[in-house]
Amino acid sequence: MASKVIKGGTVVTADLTYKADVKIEGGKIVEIGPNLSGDETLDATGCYIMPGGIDPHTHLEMPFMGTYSADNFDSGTRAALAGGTTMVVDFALPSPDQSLLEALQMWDNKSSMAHCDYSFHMAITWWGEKVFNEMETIVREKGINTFKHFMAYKGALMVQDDEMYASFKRCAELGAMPMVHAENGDVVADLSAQLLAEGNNGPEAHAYSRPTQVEGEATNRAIMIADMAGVPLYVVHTSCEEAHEAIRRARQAGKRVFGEPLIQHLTLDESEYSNPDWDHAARRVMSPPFRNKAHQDSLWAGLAAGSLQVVATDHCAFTTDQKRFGLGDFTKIPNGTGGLEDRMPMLWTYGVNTGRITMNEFVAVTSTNIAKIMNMYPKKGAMLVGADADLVVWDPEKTKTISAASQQSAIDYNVFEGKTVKGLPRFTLTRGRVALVDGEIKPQQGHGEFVKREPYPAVSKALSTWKELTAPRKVERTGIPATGV
Ligand SMILES: NC(=O)NCCC(=O)O
Ligand SMILES: [Zn+2]
Ligand SMILES: [Zn+2]
Repeated sequence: MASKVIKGGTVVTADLTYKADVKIEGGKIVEIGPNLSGDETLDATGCYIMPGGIDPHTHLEMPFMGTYSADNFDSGTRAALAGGTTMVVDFALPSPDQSLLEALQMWDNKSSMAHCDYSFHMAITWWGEKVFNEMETIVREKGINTFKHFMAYKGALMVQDDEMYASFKRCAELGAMPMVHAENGDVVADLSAQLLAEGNNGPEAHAYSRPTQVEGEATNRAIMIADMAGVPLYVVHTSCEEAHEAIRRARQAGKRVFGEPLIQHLTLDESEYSNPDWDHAARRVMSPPFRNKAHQDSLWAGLAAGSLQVVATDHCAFTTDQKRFGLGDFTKIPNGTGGLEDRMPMLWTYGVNTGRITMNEFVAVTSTNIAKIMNMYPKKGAMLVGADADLVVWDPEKTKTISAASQQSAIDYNVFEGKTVKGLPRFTLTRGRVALVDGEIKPQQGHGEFVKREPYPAVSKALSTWKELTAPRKVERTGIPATGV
């Protein structure tokens, strides 16, 4: 079997930085140390050798708001590799009343084009006995251990509290973890109707309809419901201090809650919606919307402090033509933005280069923490012998100006257009295969494999043990007063 050695670089992991070569054979890391040799050499002089990025939140070719997100598993995973991301976790989304297994089959079909490895979360978009039963098959046979619940998108994907509680309890039984899109969908629907009635129909009204309180309230509600059900909880796209505060408070109280800021919320702010160009503002419509600088500071602080653990993209890209479905009515603008190609360079530029986070924290929040939280460590997210050789050789001196003209994504713009990044991949390797050399992508459709993720034995056991210990118990009394006369 032919081997490769990445030579002359500095290994950077979530907790260590040291000079070493990395040898790869059969798609795995087989040796890490000084003076290694192999059949092929990749020069990492001046570079950092890191676990490849994992994006835990993408929507590729997703049916949503009357259309499909424009990037599929071909363009989406090419974009990932171009930016140093070597794995994506996408959401299988059953339509109302659709079987979970049927939805999964649809996502299996779409993902056969993937250039890098991938896994799925399953969304709970409705509730019933069939869903309850199929969840077991999804976890025990299909290797999916995370279930997403939308608390917003009323009349479409939104689930009610009783459904969420039932589903969370089912997750507890199965050793799975629920995830939430935390926004109060009832309030959003009401505010949207009010704004439209007042003639506020532009893209900026999307942001007005989703103030930070709707996210803070829903985050706190989901945390409390998860605590009552005895499950850990993963909160997607945490965008504001109110939501971060709820997560921080829960973690300080010993609850197993994880928060996921997006690169968009960390680096772009609400002033984008005041742009006089309708297309500019509409292209940035996503939920939750971009916030102000104070909220951005809170998210950055959370990453450094460990109260937020992960940086994702929620990559859900729509073309300008698709965004124009909402001309005259902001509620019809498909929600979502891209970011797969830019997450790692943007986070390095605005996080590591500014001193907001360290290189090791960069690896933690883009890869290792995600692999651990999603229960696929150390196959993924690890610089260890035996781990998959999903690696990025990162050149901290390499720069480029982000432009839609040169991106892999299929859409006609980029929300980071014009931003100059410093820190880019020299090589990206997916299970040992070199998929990017100095900005040039070497695609191989179908190379990507599905990564099975087992239930969470440790966290589930801890939470169910505690639940059992603290369960309400009937008090057995001896001196019961006689009833009646
Ligand atoms: N975030 C967003 O606006 N679109 C993607 C779907 C979701 O995650 O809510
Ligand atoms: Zn969402
Ligand atoms: Zn999403």
